[in-house]
Amino acid sequence: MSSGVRVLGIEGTAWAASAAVYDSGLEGACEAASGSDTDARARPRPDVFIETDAYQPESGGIHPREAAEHMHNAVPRVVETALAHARETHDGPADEPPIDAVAFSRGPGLGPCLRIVATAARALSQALEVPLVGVNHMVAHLEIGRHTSGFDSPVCLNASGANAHLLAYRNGRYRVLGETMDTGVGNALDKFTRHVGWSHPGGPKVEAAAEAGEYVDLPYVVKGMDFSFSGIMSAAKQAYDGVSASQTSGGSSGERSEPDGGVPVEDICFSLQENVFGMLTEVAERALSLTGSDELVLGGGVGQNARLREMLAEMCDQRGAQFHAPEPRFLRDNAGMIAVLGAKMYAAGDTLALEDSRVDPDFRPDQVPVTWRDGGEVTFERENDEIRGAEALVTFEDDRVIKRRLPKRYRHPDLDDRLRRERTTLEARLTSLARRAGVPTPVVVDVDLREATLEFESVGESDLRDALSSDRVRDVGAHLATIHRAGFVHGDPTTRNVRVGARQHETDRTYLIDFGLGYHTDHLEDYAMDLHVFDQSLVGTADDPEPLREAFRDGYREAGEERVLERLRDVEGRGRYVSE
Ligand SMILES: C[C@@H](O)[C@H](NC(=O)OP(=O)(O)OC[C@H]1O[C@@H](n2cnc3c(N)ncnc32)[C@H](O)[C@@H]1O)C(=O)O
Ligand SMILES: [Fe+2]
Repeated sequence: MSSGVRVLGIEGTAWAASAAVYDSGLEGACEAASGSDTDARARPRPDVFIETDAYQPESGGIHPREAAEHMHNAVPRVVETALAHARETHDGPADEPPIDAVAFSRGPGLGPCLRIVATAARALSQALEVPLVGVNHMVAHLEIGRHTSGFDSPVCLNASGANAHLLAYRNGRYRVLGETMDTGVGNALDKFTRHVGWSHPGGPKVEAAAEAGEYVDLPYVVKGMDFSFSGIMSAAKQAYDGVSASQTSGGSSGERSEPDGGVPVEDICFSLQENVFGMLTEVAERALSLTGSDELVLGGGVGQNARLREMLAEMCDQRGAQFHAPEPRFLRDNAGMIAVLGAKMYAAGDTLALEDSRVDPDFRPDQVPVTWRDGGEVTFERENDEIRGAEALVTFEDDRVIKRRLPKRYRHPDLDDRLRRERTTLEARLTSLARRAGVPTPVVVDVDLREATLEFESVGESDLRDALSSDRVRDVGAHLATIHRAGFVHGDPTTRNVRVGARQHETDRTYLIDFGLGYHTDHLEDYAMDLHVFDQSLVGTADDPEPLREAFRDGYREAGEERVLERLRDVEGRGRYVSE
């Protein structure tokens, strides 16, 4: 009956001791079973059998030693169950192994847990004399969504316990377009629930409590396509504790707290969901806009949250993109995703020799050479920015440019109002500050905060992207140095966000526009990121970028600090973002 590839997968990076069997020959049966009615779609796909034994800490979060002990006991059991299933459903000759390969999660995860899983996988592969496949757990979280959606070239949002990032495939790798600057999204929620005294895992409890909550203000931090949870999490804890001005040394976070304690926990849970998932949805939209992709898939345990899925679906709907989230058993940690990706890797000949099968607790998704797919790349081109832009609608009237930040249906209305107002204010302010510091920018003619609308004088004759020259690029370097010295960054300096031309001036000028993602900062890293974004945009636009990149650095050096350029070299060494 089955003529496909059969792979047994083993997962055990942190809490889920899990084994699965994937049979690619049953995929047809699976489509027939899924039909078009929702009931049938809710049924699990018959091509993947999963057996999982979850580790449940008695108190606190995941203890690495206890987790390893759990793996030690549970992995052999779940593997045995999966193997029994493989034998029962095997219809080949009796002397043939019931599977074609053994796949295991090699990382990232807790070292002791990973080693137990790897040992079990090696033993099984030797006993059955079938190849071993080493799978990156994070890539598995996103490939399962591509597999179940059938999308060709989606942007992928991983929302798991220990991670949170956006990835897209290009040039043989999954590129990290944006990620958390501190903890993973699930861990952030779990830390809050620990503080409140709830048992692990906290994510589902936040979701349940949020049902009875109302919105209260909490921090919201998105920087380009990166985001951070530490500020919002400490604010949430303080709100819960009812920390008031008198209890902290001069702090003022107690304005909402009530006399008998803090803000009701339901309200905090509700607002945590609104802000944290709003941040993830916003960066996902930005990634769609940057890549020109109109497909989004979700992965990771936090993806089980209905509010997160609702926001992502709403955002995609509003911009005409397609959204897919796999069924919950494929979102939380599970060996099904390891078996499915394992099968693709096996079919591509991507197997491991025993001596190369060491685990890697810090295995990054962008380290994985993608052997199992070709074509279907995203372009990283900003096509139709005006129409499909992530944030604002831009229209032109005579010598005026009107920019309106549109309401986002996926966001809570209070948060939406606040963000549109804050960003409009900041863009107007930074545009003017840059001007005062000596950088050509458009004059801000009008600010309408209620409508989140800015009116600018139109500047330049064309985008720098269509009129690149060394002199102009050198100017941009000097302009960025000037605003950094003034204590802020542009946030999104691409060749599309620079206008060039003489216009009413006698000499050629280079204007910076679109300060919507800018912010005040004195961090070297932020300045270096600004340079990196522009540098990458040169690489993406110019036929011969090297002389331009040189000129850009020269321009920055003349007006700015050498140590920012040094930090830029560090950033480049990390090899993330859109670099080749
Ligand atoms: C490296 C690996 O071990 C790690 N896996 C992991 O963290 O398990 P995962 O199953 O992907 O995600 C678990 C997280 O998902 C959260 N979670 C589960 N159900 C949730 C829900 N309904 N709402 C919000 N969070 C939820 C849990 O609180 C927990 O933090 C990872 O992928 O980062
Ligand atoms: Fe995970």
